Amino acid sequence: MLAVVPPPVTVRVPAKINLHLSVGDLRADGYHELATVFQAVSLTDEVTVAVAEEPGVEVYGEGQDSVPTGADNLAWRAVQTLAAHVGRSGGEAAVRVVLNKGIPVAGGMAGGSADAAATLVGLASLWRLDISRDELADVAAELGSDVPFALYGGTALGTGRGEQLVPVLSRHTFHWVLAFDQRGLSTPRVYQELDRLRAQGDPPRVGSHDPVVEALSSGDPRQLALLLGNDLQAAAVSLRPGLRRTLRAGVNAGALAGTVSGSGPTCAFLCTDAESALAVAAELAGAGVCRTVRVAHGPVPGARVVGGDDSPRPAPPQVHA
Ligand SMILES: C[C@@](CO)(OP(=O)(O)O)[C@H](O)COP(=O)(O)OP(=O)(O)OC[C@H]1O[C@@H](n2ccc(N)nc2=O)[C@H](O)[C@@H]1O
Ligand SMILES: Nc1ncnc2c1ncn2[C@@H]1O[C@H](COP(=O)(O)OP(=O)(O)O)[C@@H](O)[C@H]1O
Repeated sequence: MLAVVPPPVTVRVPAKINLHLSVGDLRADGYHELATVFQAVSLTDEVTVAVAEEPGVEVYGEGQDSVPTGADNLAWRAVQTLAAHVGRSGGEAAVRVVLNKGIPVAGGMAGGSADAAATLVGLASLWRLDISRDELADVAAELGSDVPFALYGGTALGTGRGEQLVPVLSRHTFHWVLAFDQRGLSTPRVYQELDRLRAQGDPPRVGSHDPVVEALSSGDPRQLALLLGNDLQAAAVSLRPGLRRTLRAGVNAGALAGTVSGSGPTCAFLCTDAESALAVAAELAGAGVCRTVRVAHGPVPGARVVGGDDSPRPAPPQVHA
């Protein structure tokens, strides 16, 4: 009897911006204790998974030449980790993963993590797994600190190393302009630079995330703009001093405020509305301070099958009071 080969599954997955990122102490396991407010935005990658005789990864789009296609690709690691988790091996786990990237590589927007999350969602559908999103989130956390958030999307508070999530109420849409830099920055390198700066002196730290959570529920971009903050920004700017000019140029172009996203070097500028974001993007594109600009809005949902069930995502597990 001929086996029926399931059709390929395509998953769309968002980038994230860290609206607020407070970095605590370096832990014994090499990670820093974090409290961060993530927002998923409408800048996406598309990931297609298909049963294939020649397993592997193909990469197209943004930064395609700087993404590994072998065992180091996070999407490939997601295939291996999920296959082991559900006990599939050999031909049963043979898939091809095609990445169409819109998220800048090593840009502080968690593109690799997004691809890993999308691969988990795609395989759950391709392999018809009876697996909840919370169980997928446990597998996701093994792959990287930012991977669980890409599954859920929306706006969430991340603690621990960033993988423990609680949803944050944010009913309003915020409008962003994103400035991509010429080259990426390595996340571990930026954390190391922060440790170095802290050993030398005491760079200012962002305060509590509580006011950010309040501003998100009020929906007022002017209130939120005053509160954007990132402890990694000083380290990213120390490694890439040109970012200072980019951050200034966005505000000069009419943004309410700008911040380095995560470990950078992408700068995210909050704007009053969609029209203002387009105007800021046009002016920033001509300022000669970045490789390219995009407009985006958030929050948007996490990884979901294209053309699939549109039902709302379950909320992340409640791990904090
Ligand atoms: C900085 C952030 C902010 O959201 O995002 P990006 O800028 O990378 O997108 C994250 O903390 C990045 O998360 P992610 O990129 O998943 O990192 P991981 O693969 O888990 O870790 C890569 C390395 O970053 C450092 N790391 C990561 C997370 C953390 N809480 N403390 C750390 O010190 C460690 O050196 C670790 O070995
Ligand atoms: N699917 C992937 N997409 C992008 N980068 C990947 C992927 N898999 C592995 N990588 C590696 O991970 C590094 C970090 O990538 P990325 O997740 O885009 O950035 P960031 O951690 O700054 O958000 C890249 O420099 C690349 O070498």
